[in-house]
Amino acid sequence: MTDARHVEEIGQVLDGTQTGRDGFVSASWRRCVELYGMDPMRSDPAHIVTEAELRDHRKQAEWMIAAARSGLQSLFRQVAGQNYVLLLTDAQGVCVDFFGDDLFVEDLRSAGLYLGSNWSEDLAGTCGVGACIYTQEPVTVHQDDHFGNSHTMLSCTAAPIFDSLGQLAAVLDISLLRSPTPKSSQNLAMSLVTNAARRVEMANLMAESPRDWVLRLSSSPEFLDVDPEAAVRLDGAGRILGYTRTARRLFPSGASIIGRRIDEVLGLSVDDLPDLMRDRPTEERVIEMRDGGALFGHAIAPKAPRKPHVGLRASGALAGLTGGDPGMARLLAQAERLAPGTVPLLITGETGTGKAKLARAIHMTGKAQGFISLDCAGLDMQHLLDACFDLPGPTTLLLRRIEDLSTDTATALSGLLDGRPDLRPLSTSCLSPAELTLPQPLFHRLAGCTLSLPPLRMRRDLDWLISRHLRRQTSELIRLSPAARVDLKGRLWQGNIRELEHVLDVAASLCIGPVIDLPDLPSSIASASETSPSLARDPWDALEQVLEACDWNMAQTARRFGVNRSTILRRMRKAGLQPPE
Ligand SMILES: Nc1ncnc2c1ncn2[C@@H]1O[C@H](COP(=O)(O)OP(=O)(O)OP(=O)(O)O)[C@@H](O)[C@H]1O
Repeated sequence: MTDARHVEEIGQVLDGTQTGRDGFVSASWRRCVELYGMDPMRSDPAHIVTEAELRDHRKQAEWMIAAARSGLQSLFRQVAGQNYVLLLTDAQGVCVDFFGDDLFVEDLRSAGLYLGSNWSEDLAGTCGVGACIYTQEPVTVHQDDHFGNSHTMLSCTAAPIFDSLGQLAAVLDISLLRSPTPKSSQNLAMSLVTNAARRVEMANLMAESPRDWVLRLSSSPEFLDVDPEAAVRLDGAGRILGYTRTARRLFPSGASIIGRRIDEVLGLSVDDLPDLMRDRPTEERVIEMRDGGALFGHAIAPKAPRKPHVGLRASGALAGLTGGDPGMARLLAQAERLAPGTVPLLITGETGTGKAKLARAIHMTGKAQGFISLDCAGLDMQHLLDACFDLPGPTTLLLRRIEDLSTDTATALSGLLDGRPDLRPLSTSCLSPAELTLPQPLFHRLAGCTLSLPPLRMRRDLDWLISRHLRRQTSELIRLSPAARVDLKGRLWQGNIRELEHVLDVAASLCIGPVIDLPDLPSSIASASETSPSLARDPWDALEQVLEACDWNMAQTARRFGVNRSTILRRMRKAGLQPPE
């Protein structure tokens, strides 16, 4: 288009004529004339800030330049040889980082495509960076979309980059000095620049938050771990501390999302995050959205403090395994100290107490890269050897129910562990070490240290486990009636957490409305008189622990044992037990 036609078209747009320009371009032309008093006939030189000003702008944008650098480098490699130039500007439009072909440096500099050039709309007129700052959306300003005559050869495609609090922090622009006439020739540039901006936001969010949870989200399981679409940063209570622009779209528009709880939008809470860590297959890490949709999630645990942890509280994946039971807290703190080493661990506990879950959390906290899980029942020698062939490096070998190992496979396992220091065995068993009848040499190769999980009836965080499971399984907010809660608290839970989960799942399916009541609960499988083998020895051995788990509430303890209060009082006297002062 000739200069005269360009000026004529701007005049038409100012008169309110639709000339087929994109709406944001026409609006920007109007601002240029009416707000900034610009004249499209004037060929102003590029606006370059002074060296001292550039130093200031770069200093302010230091963190963004660092976060964006490798993304810009890889984007520049993708367009190398095609005469594109990449600019990173700050939120004021000043170019603070630049990638271009050395051959054209002089041309680029005189076109303003260089360090220090100021592309804000009120100085440069309608341009990619200026329009992007104004609209806060990705835009292409192609050739005579530009307001000033001096820029009508350029094609500029720009995408905004937001900080983790949702403020515009920078603009990533990809420009061509000379481009083909159709604007659609820049569609690929648009897709490259928006993807690069999304990755810069992601890198920035990750770098900010080593002590917080990060939940990454993707609509496709294949890209979840390699190139997620969105991410949020969460504190220990599940409140949002930061987010990427795409994650903002998950929330209803309007109010700020900083400080809001993640369970307001997604069907999960912070307690569910350990289940979304990388050790689980991607397809299983599904998160339900409150609007009925679903996404795949990848949770990254807060990094443990660098100094060895001496307190009682575990962190990261291990911390998510208890809601404050003191025995579990002690066990998890031990597990956290043992996790980074190579000592083989034996995890014991009744069925369903979470042995496999604890093993996976130890693996996540440790240093091994690979993770293999094998069920020992029916495991033959060849399968064992095949599974451990060709591993990526140090690997955790989870052997579930080690008591079911056949003699032949037990022998092969000893040999395998001797020859393979890269394998760290974590074994689980429902039997105590004294009850295990493994060959001695194998026992000592597996049980460097034993961690014993308490049965559910001895845990003091039953309420937490219940709420956590209900929140995870159901999209609505389902509650328990007081009577149903009392009933659940009085059960013996021979199947432990697995049984609890099944009971809650049945109750949630049967209840009508948001409250689970007594009739919705499936009846208890066990009473004290028909207990599991480990309990059958003498259920009263556990009296003190059950009392503690029930906060010395006689009525609740009586319900757990399926007896009346006076029996509990008699048994307490016999065992010399006194409630704490
Ligand atoms: N600390 C926990 N918090 C919440 N859920 C848990 C916890 N531990 C276990 N679970 C859940 O309880 C169920 C049983 O856990 P897991 O398979 O780890 O038990 P297990 O002791 O290995 O069982 P088994 O010996 O029968 O194989 C799983 O659904 C698991 O997600």
